[in-house]
Amino acid sequence: MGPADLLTATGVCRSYGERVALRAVRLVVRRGERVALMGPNGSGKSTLLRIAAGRDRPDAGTVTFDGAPMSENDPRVRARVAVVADTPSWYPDLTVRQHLELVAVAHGVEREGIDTALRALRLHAHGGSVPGALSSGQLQSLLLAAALLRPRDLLVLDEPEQRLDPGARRRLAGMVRAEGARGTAVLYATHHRELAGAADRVVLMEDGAVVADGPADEVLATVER
Ligand SMILES: Nc1ncnc2c1ncn2[C@@H]1O[C@H](COP(=O)(O)OP(=O)(O)OP(=O)(O)O)[C@@H](O)[C@H]1O
Repeated sequence: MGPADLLTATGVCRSYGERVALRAVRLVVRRGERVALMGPNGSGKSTLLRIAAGRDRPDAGTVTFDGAPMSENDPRVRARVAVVADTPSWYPDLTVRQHLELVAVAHGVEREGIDTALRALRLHAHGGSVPGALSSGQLQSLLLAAALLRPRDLLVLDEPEQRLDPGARRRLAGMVRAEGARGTAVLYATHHRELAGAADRVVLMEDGAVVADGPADEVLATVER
């Protein structure tokens, strides 16, 4: 492991019963690096992201975050790894702003950041709305706003473009680039080429294995439109 490596996964295997989801996967994410995972449905992207975020354990192989074993029980990991998973959840009786206030208090960040996050995700007119009154795209934006409000060295996103309209998807690509510029590494699964184009590297998965890993433009040139 080099000093620039933030997350390393080596020989990672994971099966669900008879079904093999990951076959000896190797993945390295460096500090401030943006890495997009692409590949067909069922190729193992979500499984790898859960393991990379410490939310699931591999059957074999190792995952380290900043030199120590990756575990969501590690307070250092919880403080420095922000995750937007594909199983969203929220409090039905709290407003958009109250959700972000909870996140700000839990992570000890200034509440001034809440308005910035609301504006960045175009939620400023919905601060007083409860989740039940939001569209599915606005709910996804709330989860992204919560992730962008808190401190982070690594941002893990599972198909963050889900339910977003084209304008919101474009802004999301800009946010991914901005994360890299501020030194936050981003590891994200996407089916969207435009969003994958915001990465430094694209890792292509097929049937639980990494079949390509290289500069985004080079790997994307091999991917069917
Ligand atoms: N909880 C689970 N129980 C059983 N099998 C699972 C479970 N989660 C994933 N799998 C299987 O593991 C394999 C990899 O799934 P995974 O969700 O990681 O793929 P993916 O690349 O994220 O797919 P998608 O693009 O559809 O989100 C698939 O064959 C899937 O059916």
